[in-house]
Amino acid sequence: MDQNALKQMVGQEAVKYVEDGMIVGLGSGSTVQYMVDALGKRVQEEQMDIVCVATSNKTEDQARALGMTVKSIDEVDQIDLTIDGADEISKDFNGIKGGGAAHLWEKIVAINSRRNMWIVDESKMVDQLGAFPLPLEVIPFGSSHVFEKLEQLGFHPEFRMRDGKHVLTDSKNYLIDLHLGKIDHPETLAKQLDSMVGVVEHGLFLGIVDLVIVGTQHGVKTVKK
Ligand SMILES: O=C[C@H](O)[C@H](O)[C@H](O)COP(=O)(O)O
Repeated sequence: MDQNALKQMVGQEAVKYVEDGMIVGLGSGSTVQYMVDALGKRVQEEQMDIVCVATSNKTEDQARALGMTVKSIDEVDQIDLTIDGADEISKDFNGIKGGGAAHLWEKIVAINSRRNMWIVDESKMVDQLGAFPLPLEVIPFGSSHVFEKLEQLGFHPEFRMRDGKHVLTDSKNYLIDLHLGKIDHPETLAKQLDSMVGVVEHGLFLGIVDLVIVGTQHGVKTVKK
């Protein structure tokens, strides 16, 4: 099975956890795209009554196109279950997200969810976080100074660019990826980044996920916290 087949497999597995009447958080990214397709199919076939909260404009557009009801996070009290992808997950259930520039909205939705599930193919499961560049969403104003500070700290920052222009998040901010190689102390790093003025949010998701569904060559593996 190739990576896309694994992503599709976990996407289809994840929607089995969605129950009628739920408020469901929809993550972002290529794995989630398969999940949203599968959820749209279930909602239609089973006439399910669910409300979705999306973590990116792209996911929202997809869900609406499939006929699902989408509300903004500010229109709901709490989300029952959020299903999202991840870029890396370590054995202690910490993760890196934001490879698709959506980690700010994803984190806001995640912390307002009763349960969080991540769906990944097995290549995302790692012993230690950090091989995947850690995304930061930064305010454009003063971002070159934030960049310099990150360089001085030895974090090997790189602005995320496409065709010579800054990649913009859905909140119209810039992205800086930190090429750390490995992250020995995620909690310490998270606190340090949280305290930097101009950094809106980093892609470290610590202690957030409850359940991980991993697509392997031998089928789906479910790992509970
Ligand atoms: O910003 C994007 C999100 O955090 C994604 O969930 C993450 O990058 C994983 O995406 P994919 O399923 O495309 O690998």
